Amino acid sequence: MDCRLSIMERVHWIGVNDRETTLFENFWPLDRGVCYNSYLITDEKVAIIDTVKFNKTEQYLSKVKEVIGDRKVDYLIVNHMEPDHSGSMKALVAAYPDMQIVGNKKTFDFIRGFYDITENFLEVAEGDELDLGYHKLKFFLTPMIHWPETMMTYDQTEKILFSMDAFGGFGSLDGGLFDDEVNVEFYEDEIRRYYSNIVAKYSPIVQRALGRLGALDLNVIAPTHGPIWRTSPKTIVDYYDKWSRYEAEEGVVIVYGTMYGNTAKMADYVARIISENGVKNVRVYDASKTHLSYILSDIWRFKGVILGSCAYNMNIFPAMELVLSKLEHTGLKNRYLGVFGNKSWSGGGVSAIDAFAEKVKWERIGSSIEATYTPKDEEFKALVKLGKEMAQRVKDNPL
Ligand SMILES: Cc1cc2nc3c(=O)[nH]c(=O)nc-3n(C[C@H](O)[C@H](O)[C@H](O)COP(=O)(O)O)c2cc1C
Repeated sequence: MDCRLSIMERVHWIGVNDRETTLFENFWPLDRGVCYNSYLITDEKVAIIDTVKFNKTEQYLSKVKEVIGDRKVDYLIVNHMEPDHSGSMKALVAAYPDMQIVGNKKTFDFIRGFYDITENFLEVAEGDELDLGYHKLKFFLTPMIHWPETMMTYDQTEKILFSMDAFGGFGSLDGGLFDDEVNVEFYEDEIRRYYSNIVAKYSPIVQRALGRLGALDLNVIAPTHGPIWRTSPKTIVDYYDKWSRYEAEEGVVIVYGTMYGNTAKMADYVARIISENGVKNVRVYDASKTHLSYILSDIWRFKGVILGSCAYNMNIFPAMELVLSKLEHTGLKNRYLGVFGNKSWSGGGVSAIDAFAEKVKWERIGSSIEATYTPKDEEFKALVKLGKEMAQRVKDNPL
């Protein structure tokens, strides 16, 4: 969208869509694009909140100009310094050299370090206010959601929370900008994928921040990615609350690593048993094929997880190693875990998943099942037991 869009009379969306970048942070797939939201308030003073990635600077500057004409920008408020939001800062400073840059103590280290900008800093601390005329802004420091300098800006006049990456998601804004203009179900998937891929590790900090922000009267939540929540800000707060408490729905995700299909055969077999036992949400993923991004998102969604691997040079299969290391890193809790795999001599895959289980302390369902060469009756019987027990547990304990 290149059109000018107002959120309210003096508050404008000057964000951009990016459908060219294939991988977010050069790792997470952007099959459905992404948007970088930036906001402009035209009051007695003109303020911009966050900028956009460097690949969109030209389009971005022309949007600013389109809204303010010959006026100057008085303040650039920097909620977050990740380059997808600060990448046009240098160009904005060049266009508006007298503009003051508003951030907290930590923000300025990043600005100096990334962009060699050293002046016109206006430092704010927790609870400080900035008067634009009609709009009275207040700052909340939210370090480690998900960088050290992250903060949020609350417009006390219109009750808008400019929340930077918190409450954001993948997906470009395809015409609709607001929650009431889009199919929220589509964005729920993209927001959960973003949460599980980018924010998840900081879930305890998200919980603390939600506690503090809970006291605010909110008409609008305006994040730096994804839709703007003006009709039901509670929806996005509830998503973040649920995910940061590790709550999950009834369902089972089965992820496996295989070279020659024996482990895959076990995965399909246990999936069928779970399905026969009444669980409708069963997702089976080959870790070599489906990007970790989508696997994480589903594991964040569903209560049951079954992990399988063949042995590979006395270790786990590499694609599964990545799944385990990222899961451990995010600190996800409260899942049921089943383990299976395949070997021909020493093993290595199943024992690596067992070691992972010890660390994450998810509740184990049954014992690990490891076939040799190909799965035989004994392993199929054990998979029936695992499938039945897993189905029962996830049905007994939804959300
Ligand atoms: C490159 C390679 C390395 C392997 N390393 C081991 C190993 O260290 N220990 C073991 O017991 N089996 C090892 N195997 C054998 C496989 O794990 C075994 O054949 C298993 O059944 C393969 O399962 P899959 O059909 O799901 O790929 C290796 C196989 C290959 C091709």
